[in-house]
Amino acid sequence: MTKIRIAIQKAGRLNEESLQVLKDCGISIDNGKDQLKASSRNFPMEVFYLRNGDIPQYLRDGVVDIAIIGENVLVEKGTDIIIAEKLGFSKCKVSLAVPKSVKYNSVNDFEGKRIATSYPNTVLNYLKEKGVKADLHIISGSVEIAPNIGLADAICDIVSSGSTLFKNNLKEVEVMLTSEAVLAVSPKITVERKELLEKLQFRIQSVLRARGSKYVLLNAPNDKLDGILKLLPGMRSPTVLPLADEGWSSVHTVINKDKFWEVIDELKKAGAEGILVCPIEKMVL
Ligand SMILES: Nc1ncnc2c1ncn2[C@@H]1O[C@H](COP(=O)(O)OP(=O)(O)OP(=O)(O)O)[C@@H](O)[C@H]1O
Ligand SMILES: O=P(O)(O)OC[C@H]1O[C@H](OP(=O)(O)OP(=O)(O)O)[C@H](O)[C@@H]1O
Ligand SMILES: [Mg+2]
Repeated sequence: MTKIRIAIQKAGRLNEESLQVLKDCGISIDNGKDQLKASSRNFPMEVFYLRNGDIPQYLRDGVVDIAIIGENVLVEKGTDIIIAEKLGFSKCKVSLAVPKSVKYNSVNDFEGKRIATSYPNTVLNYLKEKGVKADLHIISGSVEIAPNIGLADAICDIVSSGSTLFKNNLKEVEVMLTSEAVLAVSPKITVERKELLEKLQFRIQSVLRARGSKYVLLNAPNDKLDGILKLLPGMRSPTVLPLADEGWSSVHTVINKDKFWEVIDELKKAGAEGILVCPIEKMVL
């Protein structure tokens, strides 16, 4: 039987949430301790646990068909690789930063400067576009310490909350790109495996859609129903059912997670009562 081969980060920031996405897609993986390869019991899939930074090469060579990887790593090492889905976790930026004490004017300030980074291609392409030449000092981790120990004038690294920059007396001055975890596809994927990819993508989309939405139930006095319904979106339109108590209705709908608190406040003002909010497990359109 043909199986789709997926690369997942072995250990690190992407590992847990990548496995959670597969789990939410109903895919069970038989994981032995320290296993580098595992199979699914209920989906034709083999999982390879690899270093994030090595994954673009494996995709390019067709050793794996798909992967969950940081978009920033593809920008750095895998420009020929296709992104099938953005997965909405591990959101971060790749930025240039300088010591807080430095007066920063523009990207031209990097001319002739030494920049420490683990993302040389990203920095070089960014600076080339701006017509700036700098010297790179390539290191594989703890990049933010470089200016403090005299190794570099500036750094380029991942920024999320900004606390690592802050702790090292640095300030972000240029955001080169924004990134999140993505489902990436090998340019060598076969037609048969592409069919499996489509099945997986269908499941992932249902899972992501559900993660972004809440199911809301509320009670409304009938004389206020019109005003309440105007506030509500829904997959098609809200469901309205009569309550046993005459003059009242129960309203069911789906609300975008990000708009949720705003809408709830308005619903209360419009006369809604007994509002229940429930998570949605899957959402198929
Ligand atoms: N602080 C952060 N906040 C959010 N996402 C991050 C953060 N740091 C890294 N990421 C994202 O998670 C990915 C994996 O980061 P992690 O530090 O676990 O591994 P790595 O050192 O880049 O890779 P490798 O698996 O090769 O050791 C990064 O490529 C990036 O996309
Ligand atoms: O803006 P922040 O929220 O502080 O996050 C940014 C930091 O997170 C990552 O390091 P990580 O913790 O993954 O360590 P690593 O260098 O060992 O990969 C990244 O390399 C930055 O140093
Ligand atoms: Mg890291």
